[in-house]
Amino acid sequence: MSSLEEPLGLDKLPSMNTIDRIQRFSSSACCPRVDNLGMGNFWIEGQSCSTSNSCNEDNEEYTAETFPWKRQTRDLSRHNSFSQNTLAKGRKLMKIGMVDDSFSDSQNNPKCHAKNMQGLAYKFLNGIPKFVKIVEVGPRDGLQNEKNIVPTAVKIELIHRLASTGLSVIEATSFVSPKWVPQLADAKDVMQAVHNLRGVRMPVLTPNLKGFEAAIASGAREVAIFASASESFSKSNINCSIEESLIRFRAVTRAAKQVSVPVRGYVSCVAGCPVEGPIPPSKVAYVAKELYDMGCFEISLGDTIGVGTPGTVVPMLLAVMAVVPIEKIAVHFHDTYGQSLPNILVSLQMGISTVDSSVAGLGGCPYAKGASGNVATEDVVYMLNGLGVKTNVDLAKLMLAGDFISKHLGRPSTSKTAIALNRISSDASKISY
Ligand SMILES: CC(C)(COP(=O)([O-])OP(=O)([O-])OC[C@H]1O[C@@H](n2cnc3c(N)ncnc32)[C@H](O)[C@@H]1OP(=O)([O-])[O-])[C@@H](O)C(=O)NCCC(=O)NCCSC(=O)C[C@@](C)(O)CC(=O)[O-]
Repeated sequence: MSSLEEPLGLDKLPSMNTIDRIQRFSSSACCPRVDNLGMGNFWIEGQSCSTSNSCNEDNEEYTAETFPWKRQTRDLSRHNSFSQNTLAKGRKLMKIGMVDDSFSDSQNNPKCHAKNMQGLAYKFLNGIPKFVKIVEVGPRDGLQNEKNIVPTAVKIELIHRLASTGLSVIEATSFVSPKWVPQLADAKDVMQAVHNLRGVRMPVLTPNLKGFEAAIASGAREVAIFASASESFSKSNINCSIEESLIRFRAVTRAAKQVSVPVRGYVSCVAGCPVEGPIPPSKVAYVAKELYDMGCFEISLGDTIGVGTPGTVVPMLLAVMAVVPIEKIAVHFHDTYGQSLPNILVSLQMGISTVDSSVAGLGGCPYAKGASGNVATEDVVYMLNGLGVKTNVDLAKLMLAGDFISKHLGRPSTSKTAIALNRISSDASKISY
């Protein structure tokens, strides 16, 4: 990664104004209320807690109160995951005035405030896993909604380019009915061309036994089944009720077990449905548990139309985490309302360590009107780099893959990171630091 591609690190404490803002946010977060005004406004009912930020509160209290579900922890005091490069850059930016460093100068009791700051940093970042597995869904979810048929050779080249970035999972295509999704009618050719790529797992979507058998015959070694938490969406997407779909998926998981093929399970419409509106978290949890119980090794929770906010995503995740182990849960956000990154951040804070995303923000579901692209993989990697979370994904190579497919589709990437870094790189010689 070149220095231009690095996000600003967290090696310095933020300014006092920032602390005030965080403390205010923290206080209200500790006094949750039920306020279900719609898909974007749902607060969790729970106990109110102290808003005090006294020096006597220690980090353990913060953790126990705020993240009772947390599995993995990281010791922020060691700064062990922020690269030296990022730290150095942060210091430089401080010097040239891009970061306000007035905090330490303006405090009467610097020791006390430093401890508060550590506590706050711990509170917000401690639950975040050290490593996040990114499941790249661009070649499947990203392309399935494209009106113009993308040539098979371009799909294959895209998968090769994505594989060169270090991504360990790339969803390659779907073995669905070509009448339903004409864009992926070449699933067999794509799979035959890429199934031998080394070091990358390449799951494919299989809605039924017919799809499963075709996938295995083409060389697939991992498949995904996709149920919905919304009855209406299940009908429009796979032409059957939720219960009927679970019967079909049980047949697929049984067949997969016989040939030792791992099966991933999707639940779509986890935050809302284009027809039914808000979906109760209990419904999502029910479908997730069914998929888990039938043998899915991972359950990906899809906000298919991108209506979720952290206010709706947190209660939904809590409901699923009550029935599926957290390490088996993945999140899959579409960015229709620009909520993907905040939703991913709260998911990470809750301990989730698998995130689906799509290069260049490609995507949308043909059977979910108004659904926009998935969260862009470039934006997810940039955020995770900034948080010091490892992904093993090379952002520069990822951007090249994004440029490749965007050029082919004849429109710019929707990744904010790709847009910003491409602009900066093209003007790099004018930047002095
Ligand atoms: C499920 C079906 C097949 C039911 O479709 P159907 O029409 O009810 O199926 P059928 O059993 O009546 O068969 C009709 C025809 O389809 C054929 N057929 C049957 N199965 C297959 C197959 N696997 N592959 C190829 N062909 C198939 C079958 O052989 C027959 O052919 P005909 O005799 O008419 O020539 C159809 O509705 C379908 O393919 N749906 C898939 C739609 C889709 O891919 N949607 C996008 C998925 S994205 C999503 O779900 C959300 C997610 C996962 O991304 C997460 C998120 O974003 O939140």
